[in-house]
Amino acid sequence: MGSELLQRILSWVLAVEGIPLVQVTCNEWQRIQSFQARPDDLLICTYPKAGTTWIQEIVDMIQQDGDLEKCKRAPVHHRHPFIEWVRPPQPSGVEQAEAMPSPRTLKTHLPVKLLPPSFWEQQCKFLYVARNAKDCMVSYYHFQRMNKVLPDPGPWHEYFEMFMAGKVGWGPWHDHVKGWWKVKDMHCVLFLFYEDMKKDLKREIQKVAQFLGKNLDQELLDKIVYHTSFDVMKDNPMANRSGVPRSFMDLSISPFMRKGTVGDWKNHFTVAQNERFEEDYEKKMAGTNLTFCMEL
Ligand SMILES: Nc1ncnc2c1ncn2[C@@H]1O[C@H](COP(=O)(O)O)[C@@H](OP(=O)(O)O)[C@H]1O
Ligand SMILES: O=[N+]([O-])c1ccc(OS(=O)(=O)O)cc1
Repeated sequence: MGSELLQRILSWVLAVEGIPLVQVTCNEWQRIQSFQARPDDLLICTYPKAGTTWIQEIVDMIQQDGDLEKCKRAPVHHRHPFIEWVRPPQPSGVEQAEAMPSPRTLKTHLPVKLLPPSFWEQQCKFLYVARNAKDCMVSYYHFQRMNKVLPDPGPWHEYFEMFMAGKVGWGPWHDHVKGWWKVKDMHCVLFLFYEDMKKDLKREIQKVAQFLGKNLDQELLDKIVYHTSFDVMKDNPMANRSGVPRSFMDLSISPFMRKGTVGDWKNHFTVAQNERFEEDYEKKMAGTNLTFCMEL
């Protein structure tokens, strides 16, 4: 292994149970673990790049009864505290959540095994969005290219190896989706797929509304479908990260709202990489009935 690659892996710090997390998050780990959830919290849970921003905008539109002005009160990544996020001197995700009146909607990328226990104890609602591994990998690669606080992903072929080995932030994709899939019937979890949202956004929004106990009429439903389509969100400064300093995200390298499609992996994976990926995937996903759509 080249020393540069080793350096990139080491810039993630190994946190609890081998899950790489950024160093500042590790430094605050005790505080994050002892986070006090409230029974009426809704927690949006995703593996990075699975469509977090998309589901956040949908949830907010439903909660604000489609009032666009209310949804513009802050950039989407500031509306819902990101519980394991630490970026001094800004208040941490935990601090933001603590200061928030109930009912709260929060966000996390944590795998099941690292979730602060109070979320289970308080029997909160969890909204999980899963996206196929190959598109997550591609999206994550471009995100790390433009995100200046995360390690440089290096060339694609090296990133491909790191992702397969789970040496990326928040750890292996496989364990993440399998973990949340396993708990979904024991807790109050709505488990959605990015690919289903691409196929039939209206139907998936209805599922979310029902989960949140809201009844949407056709007009409101159509409004939310329109407002949360990729093209509209790409032009929405409250969703597209255009207000984020360039020193944090350099959108000229790769936009946050990049492609928003299913199957972009085909433009990145070589035939040999795809074969290796499939072989490894089959082993890691054996024994689960969780299946993903890799193209539409
Ligand atoms: N309304 C929307 N429709 C489809 N994809 C969306 C979307 N909003 C965001 N995305 C995509 O979701 C990914 C970001 O995920 P997250 O919010 O979890 O970081 C990006 O994927 P791509 O990089 O494949 O385009 C982004 O384009
Ligand atoms: O994957 N990350 O490292 C990551 C994901 C989301 C994130 O939050 S965002 O709102 O800045 O996209 C920051 C870092």
